[in-house]
Amino acid sequence: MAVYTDVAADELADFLKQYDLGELLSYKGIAEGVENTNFLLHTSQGSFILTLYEKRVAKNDLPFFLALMTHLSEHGINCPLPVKGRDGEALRELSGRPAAIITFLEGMWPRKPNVAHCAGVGGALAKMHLAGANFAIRRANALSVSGWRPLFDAASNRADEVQPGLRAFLGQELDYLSGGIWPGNLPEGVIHADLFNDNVFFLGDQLSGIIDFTFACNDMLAYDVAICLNAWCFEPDHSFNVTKARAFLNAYGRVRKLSDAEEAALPLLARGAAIRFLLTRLVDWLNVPEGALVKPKDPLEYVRKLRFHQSVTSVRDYGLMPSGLVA
Ligand SMILES: Nc1ncnc2c1ncn2[C@@H]1O[C@H](COP(=O)(O)OP(=O)(O)OP(=O)(O)O)[C@@H](O)[C@H]1O
Ligand SMILES: N[C@@H](CCO)C(=O)O
Repeated sequence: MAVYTDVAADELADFLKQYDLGELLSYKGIAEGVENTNFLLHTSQGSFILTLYEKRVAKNDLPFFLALMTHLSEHGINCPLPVKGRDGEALRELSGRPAAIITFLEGMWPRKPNVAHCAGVGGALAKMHLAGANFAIRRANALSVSGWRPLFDAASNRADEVQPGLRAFLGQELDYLSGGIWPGNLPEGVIHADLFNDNVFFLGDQLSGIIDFTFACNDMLAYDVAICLNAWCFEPDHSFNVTKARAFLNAYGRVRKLSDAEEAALPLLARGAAIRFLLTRLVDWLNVPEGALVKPKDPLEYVRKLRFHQSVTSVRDYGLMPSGLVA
């Protein structure tokens, strides 16, 4: 998160009158993240997170996110729970933005993920996929293939300012991925779609919970696996760490086995996952709102990841033997 929208103390105190959360003791904006505005609240009843939903979040998607957190929590996934006001509603408005309070989750996200963290996230992702199986509400993935072209169009004329040749590179990749090869028949379900290290909390090496469901949607489960491969299994110098990938994929596979078709599609899905984050980062990099407390993320990190996946010929390159056998 970040802080795009400020909230005055008296405005917040008034807002909290709609809840049974006791007295507001203190609050502060959280500078981490890039999508929404988040505040950490301390009240006489404990700590809570207040989120004001910004730019990429459509208001009519919010009931999906809030109901999903409740559903996953009821099915054994440790994630924040929406806090309802006295009127029974969790979703309301503050400072002209849709807003909700969620419970505070203990733990820290790993600044330098290690192999144990990667295994933890693999297991948690698979458990989340199983837990989401009977979730009744559906939300299409607005940032799948058909959502990439508008992002490209919004950023392409300035892309070469970020790296010479980037516009042509992205254009070619987009033509390739949207030219009819994107898989259409892999198992689908509820995916997190943004399970980066800053959205997974640990106490030591033990995973304590997952947060930030603002991109959750229905899509291919293996696409979520590909997003995590990109987010967790590369080093700060952008080299691929096959030991981490193997730990992540093995831990995932012990809970939910990937089918042969899902395994075979991983290189392609990882390319798609790379261009999706490359494009949103590029748009954000070129459009930082004036006065916002936010540190945009580096789009070029994903150029390097995308180039790696372009060179991959088989799932063996990810440390996975065909048919789920571990390399
Ligand atoms: N339920 C929670 N419990 C504890 N801390 C939280 C919780 N929700 C958010 N945070 C803190 O706020 C930060 C930003 O939250 P979050 O990831 O939801 O924001 P975002 O803008 O959607 O970020 P992102 O860029 O990952 O999409 C987290 O990294 C964490 O430090
Ligand atoms: N996790 C995203 C930002 C939030 O969507 C990224 O690292 O680009």
